Amino acid sequence: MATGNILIVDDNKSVLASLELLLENEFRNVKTATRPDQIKTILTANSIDVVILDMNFSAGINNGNEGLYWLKCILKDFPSLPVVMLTAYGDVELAVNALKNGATDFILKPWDNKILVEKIKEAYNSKIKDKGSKEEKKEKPEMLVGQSKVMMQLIKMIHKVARTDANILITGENGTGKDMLAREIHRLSTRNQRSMLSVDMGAISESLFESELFGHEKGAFTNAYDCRPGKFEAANKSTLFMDEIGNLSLPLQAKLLTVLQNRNVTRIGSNKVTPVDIRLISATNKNIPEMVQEGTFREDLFYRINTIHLEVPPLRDREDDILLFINLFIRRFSAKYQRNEMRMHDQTIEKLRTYHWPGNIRELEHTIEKAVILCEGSVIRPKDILIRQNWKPQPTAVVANLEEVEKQAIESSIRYNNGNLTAAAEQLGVSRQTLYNKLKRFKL
Ligand SMILES: Nc1ncnc2c1ncn2[C@@H]1O[C@H](COP(=O)(O)OP(=O)(O)OP(=O)(O)O)[C@@H](O)[C@H]1O
Repeated sequence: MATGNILIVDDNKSVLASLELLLENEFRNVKTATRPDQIKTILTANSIDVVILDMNFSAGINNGNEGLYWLKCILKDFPSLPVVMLTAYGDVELAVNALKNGATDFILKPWDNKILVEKIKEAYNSKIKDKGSKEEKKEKPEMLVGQSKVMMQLIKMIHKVARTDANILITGENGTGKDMLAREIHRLSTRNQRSMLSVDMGAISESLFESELFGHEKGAFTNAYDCRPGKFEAANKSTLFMDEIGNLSLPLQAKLLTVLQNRNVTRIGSNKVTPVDIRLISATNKNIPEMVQEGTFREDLFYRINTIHLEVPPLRDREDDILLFINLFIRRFSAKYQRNEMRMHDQTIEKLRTYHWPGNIRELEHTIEKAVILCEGSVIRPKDILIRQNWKPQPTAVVANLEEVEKQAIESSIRYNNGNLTAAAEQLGVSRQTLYNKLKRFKL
């Protein structure tokens, strides 16, 4: 089935008509415009995959400058959009100039139909590939391994398993770097030529689960205007990272298990079975064996995703790494906020080193970002660090009464979940409303 939306911009109406006729058999939708000043409006309102842009618009001006001007305008607002230039006056210099300025390709008028279609298809495919890799690359800084013994062992282990196809389950508290570790495993794997695909199982609603993961055909349900591959198909020959796998309901666990067992998917609305070759990495902050005992996680699914189990340690168990993280984040945020030569006062380092870090590396990262923003001089002092320094996990044996135990459990859970009351309520096994009532009663 044809996919892809093409926009052709040329002031010559007969050129537009013949290109439209040629391309509408090959692509889902072909739009045309005679004036380049319409481009931005069209691109903003439509999901265009490739633009075919004429080099010359004003009669009598054939040096291509106008085309180059509009090419730059398009790429400024839509940097990953392929633009194929079209001109009757193309010479090598003009072609090179357009390519240097970011054009994807170049077609000479009069064109050869077959070559033109091929070039536009190539441009479209380059966008689809590029989209995946850019999405994964954006704002994904490199992983700091550190020097703590526990991390060294973990890294040794991932070097051993990365190049196999074994399914991996990564567990660890929130913010310990599970997502980052999954990326590192993919980077070290034989599948690293393709981008890793991630799916947050906690964020997918029951109704969208199948279409997101297995894909759908056009018209398969209301709003299915388009056929779309799911994450499994998109991750073919690569790695699929399923984050928050512990949040899947039992019916969805059953659907997932079927696909993992059969290694093929069927899009909604289709009978065609498509084999998929994926390496699966899953992550959770939940205790899955405990969930299996309670009957909230399927044992057979657990064994399928858990060929190798990696536990990422909490930051408080990586004391040797804290200083390295502090330096990394100071450098990163000083550069981001253009604060030159910022450094930590010794007492600040001590404050950071002795804190319990319930939100782990993410909390440390945010704490340092805030400190860099708030600090007025170039030395970050303890007062710039906004954490509750004197908090330590309390042994429950020393508390006076049941109410006190309850209060401490609530405080600790809210801290553990970085202030997320829904997550805290879930962890405590009470409703959100009950948690609110208790917060009010204990004046927390
Ligand atoms: N080894 C590391 N080097 C550099 N930054 C790290 C490292 N580990 C974690 N971080 C940073 O800490 C933050 C949290 O990391 P990440 O999202 O991987 O944790 P997570 O365990 O997957 O969290 P969650 O359980 O909440 O999904 C990110 O901003 C990440 O960039």
